[in-house]
Amino acid sequence: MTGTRIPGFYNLSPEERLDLIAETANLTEDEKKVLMGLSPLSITRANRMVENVIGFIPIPLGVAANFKVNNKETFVPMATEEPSVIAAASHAAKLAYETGGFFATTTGSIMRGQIQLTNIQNPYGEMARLYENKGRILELCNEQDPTLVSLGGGAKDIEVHIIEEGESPMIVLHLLVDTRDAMGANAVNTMAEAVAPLIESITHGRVNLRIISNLADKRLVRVRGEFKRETIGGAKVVNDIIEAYKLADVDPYRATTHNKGIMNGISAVVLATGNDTRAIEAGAHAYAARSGRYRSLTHWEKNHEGDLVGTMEIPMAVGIVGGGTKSNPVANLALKVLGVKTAEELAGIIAATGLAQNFGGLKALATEGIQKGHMALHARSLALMAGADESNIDAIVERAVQDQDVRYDHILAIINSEEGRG
Ligand SMILES: CC(C)(COP(=O)([O-])OP(=O)([O-])OC[C@H]1O[C@@H](n2cnc3c(N)ncnc32)[C@H](O)[C@@H]1OP(=O)([O-])[O-])[C@@H](O)C(=O)NCCC(=O)NCCSC(=O)C[C@@](C)(O)CC(=O)[O-]
Ligand SMILES: NC(=O)C1=CN([C@@H]2O[C@H](COP(=O)(O)OP(=O)(O)OC[C@H]3O[C@@H](n4cnc5c(N)ncnc54)[C@H](OP(=O)(O)O)[C@@H]3O)[C@@H](O)[C@H]2O)C=CC1
Repeated sequence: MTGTRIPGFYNLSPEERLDLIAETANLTEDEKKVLMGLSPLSITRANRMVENVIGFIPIPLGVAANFKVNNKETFVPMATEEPSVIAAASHAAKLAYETGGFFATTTGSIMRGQIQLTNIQNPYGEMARLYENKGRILELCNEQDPTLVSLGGGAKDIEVHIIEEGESPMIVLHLLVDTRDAMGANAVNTMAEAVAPLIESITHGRVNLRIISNLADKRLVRVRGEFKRETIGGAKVVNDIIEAYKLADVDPYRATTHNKGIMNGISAVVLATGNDTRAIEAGAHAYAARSGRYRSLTHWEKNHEGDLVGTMEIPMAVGIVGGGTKSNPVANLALKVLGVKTAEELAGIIAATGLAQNFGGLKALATEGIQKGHMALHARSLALMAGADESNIDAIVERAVQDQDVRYDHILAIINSEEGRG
């Protein structure tokens, strides 16, 4: 397999890049056509995926280079409309590559299904009854999904939460379900709905909601990446990145932007692999606020050698089966490019991309500022918006960057000038 550390990968043409990825991931000519949009998702298939279909909104699919996660080199497919995101991830991965890349561990694939019980008189007595009947509850849940059980997954345990805030007490029964390589919402919701009548018969309560929780705190991924002081610009850069992180850890205004930067990477891989971006985003932000204050999802520290160490712990409920992962042919191919065999492996790569993205943003902020790198790449979008085409776009962007004026009206002025008209 070709390594992912390819200097100047971004200077190749899209066709050359695709050839290289195809060779690495053993993609067929037909599969390459799917990625190039020559054999896209059919309207008939799209109409079966969601409702009231009238068309598509294409989002560019790029691959980040230079990634190594748990000693395995991998190109990372990223679907995003935002310029500079894929460049920043590749840049950060290049700098982390020297120290061995990223290292990720996961806590398993347990999801929570919530069953809300109201009309509760004696919550502690009802809680005891539920625990007494745990075996029956789990058995009925597992009857709903023999496939999952045959794969070693299924309902494993229950937790009973008493909620005494408000006018009358409530009970929320949590089903703890191992969803293996699936994100698991359908599997968990099916179990929660099927078991509700049994729960009502065990207690004197009335079941109301039956739904998965997206706060996947039993499905965490932890990732680490280290950056050598001398490769990232010296001790001052290390210190300034740590200072920037400290602000994100105490100030929700900054934490929101900081975490948005992390999600630039995470959501792009989640979308590329046909996973549920909303589920991951809701889980991430709730986890960032778990202490009662919204904080940075990452930590940045200095090690004994004065190098920068980044870590992150985040819920990552993604699948490699189910949802849109298999029904969307591009997502299917993104998974093939990643070469992942389990959802946990995918979770590790996604988290590494989020950590890399955060480093990319922080490094730019702590040094030259975000506009230089980001706006130089954003200039291409602005030029397209202002009416540039393939014949003049490169020259127009170069001129705007040279002028250090990457604004729409300036780019429009270049296009309307003699130079822009060629
Ligand atoms: C853009 C760079 C990477 C330039 O950075 P640079 O130092 O000028 O780049 P370079 O030309 O020296 O190249 C270094 C490496 O970057 C990659 N690279 C370089 N250029 C490209 C390109 N065109 N396409 C693809 N990859 C590119 C590539 O990997 C290359 O090395 P190679 O592998 O070739 O040896 C840097 O300025 C950067 O990372 N900036 C940050 C950009 C960013 O974070 N964008 C996200 C959008 S802003 C945002 O939403 C988040 C934020 C920032 O607000 C979050 C927060 O506040 O925390
Ligand atoms: N709050 C939320 O986040 C909600 C999300 N959703 C949506 O639910 C979808 C995800 O649900 P999910 O349950 O993952 O998807 P699916 O129901 O599509 O797939 C899961 C099923 O795949 C089968 N399967 C085959 N191989 C495996 C394997 N190796 N590991 C695990 N399961 C396997 C299992 O059984 P079997 O073959 O019997 O099906 C399993 O139940 C997403 O589209 C999401 O957007 C829906 C509602 C709410």
